[in-house]
Amino acid sequence: MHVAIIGGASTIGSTVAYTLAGLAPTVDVSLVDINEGAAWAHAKDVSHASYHFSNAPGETVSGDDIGTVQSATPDDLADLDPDLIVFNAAAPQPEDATDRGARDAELDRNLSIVEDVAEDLRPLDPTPLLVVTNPIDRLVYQFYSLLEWPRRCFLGYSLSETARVADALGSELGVHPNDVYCPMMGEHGEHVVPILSRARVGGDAVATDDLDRDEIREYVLDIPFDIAKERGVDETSRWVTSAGVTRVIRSVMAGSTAGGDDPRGRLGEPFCLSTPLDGEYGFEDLALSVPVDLDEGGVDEIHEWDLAAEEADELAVAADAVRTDLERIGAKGYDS
Ligand SMILES: NC(=O)C1=CN([C@@H]2O[C@H](COP(=O)(O)OP(=O)(O)OC[C@H]3O[C@@H](n4cnc5c(N)ncnc54)[C@H](O)[C@@H]3O)[C@@H](O)[C@H]2O)C=CC1
Ligand SMILES: O=C([O-])CC(=O)C(=O)O
Repeated sequence: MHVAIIGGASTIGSTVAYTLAGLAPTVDVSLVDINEGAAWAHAKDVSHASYHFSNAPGETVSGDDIGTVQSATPDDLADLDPDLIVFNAAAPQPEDATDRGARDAELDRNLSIVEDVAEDLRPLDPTPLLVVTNPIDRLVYQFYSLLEWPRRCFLGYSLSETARVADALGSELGVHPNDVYCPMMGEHGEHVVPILSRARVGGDAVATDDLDRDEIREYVLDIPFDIAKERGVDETSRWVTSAGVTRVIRSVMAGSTAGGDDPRGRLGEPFCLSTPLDGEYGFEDLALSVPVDLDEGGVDEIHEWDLAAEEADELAVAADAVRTDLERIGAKGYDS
């Protein structure tokens, strides 16, 4: 598989490349960035890191099976012919962008980059595109509108919330967070919707009556910004994000390989990504995080779960928030 990371010299993009070199060493990676020097430097450094990954005790992938790590410019995209694209390019963040409004504030700054990159991508055949740049739900829909590829190509990365809610629930329930499953639907932002009705520990349903839904959501919403306040805006949640993006890429690979690993991973449950909706959950002309299965074309299936009443209500509020912004920017289908 060949993954092109647009914004590959970024904090997140370069960390995704490093994580892939360790956990998915057969993947070829192209770091595509307007900052050619930084993309080249990250590609060299990560390819040297790959030497140690592949020669550590227990490793079996060697020689020609090891993926390449190279740098490229946006003009090279058509020739690269990637199997999957990660979009991580962004305008620089102001130094004080460490509060919960920071994702929304990126919309106007990043729209023109999306337009430029959509032009760069236009010559390509439809390819799965995983949008990491904020605010993901609006930008996923904007890419979908501009490129007019099948909607199954469009994915928005919101999986860090699943690790954060597992942290909160694990503490609450006295279990290891890595054994907790709690899907997170809705917006990647203020209107995230914890689906506590489907929470599981080790495969067993969780009794949720005693859980404080608002407190859990507040933790999930605050923690990335508590981290950014300590580390600075240049160091967003790079570790969880790169691990989650790598998990999505590995799920696409597994879902594309007959008889291969379970694309849902150890817990065997679907996870949620943002994707354009066309009637699912009663919404259309917008993107929200919903439970998906993945294959080489992107979304293989969107699961339509029966939600608890408060979860369905919160999802409608999330849809309203995204719709309001799409109207404001005059996205396709919202032209006045
Ligand atoms: N969805 C999620 O869970 C997360 C999303 N993010 C978002 O990811 C985005 C990137 O964050 P960082 O990695 O900190 O960014 P960064 O500021 O480190 O890097 C942005 C990169 O984009 C490049 N770039 C700008 N315009 C470009 C273009 N037209 N073509 C190619 N490259 C271009 C720049 O040269 C730079 O290397 C932000 O929007 C951030 O909010 C960050 C963490 C988690
Ligand atoms: O807002 C940010 O900088 C990072 C982000 O989306 C996350 O970590 O969930």
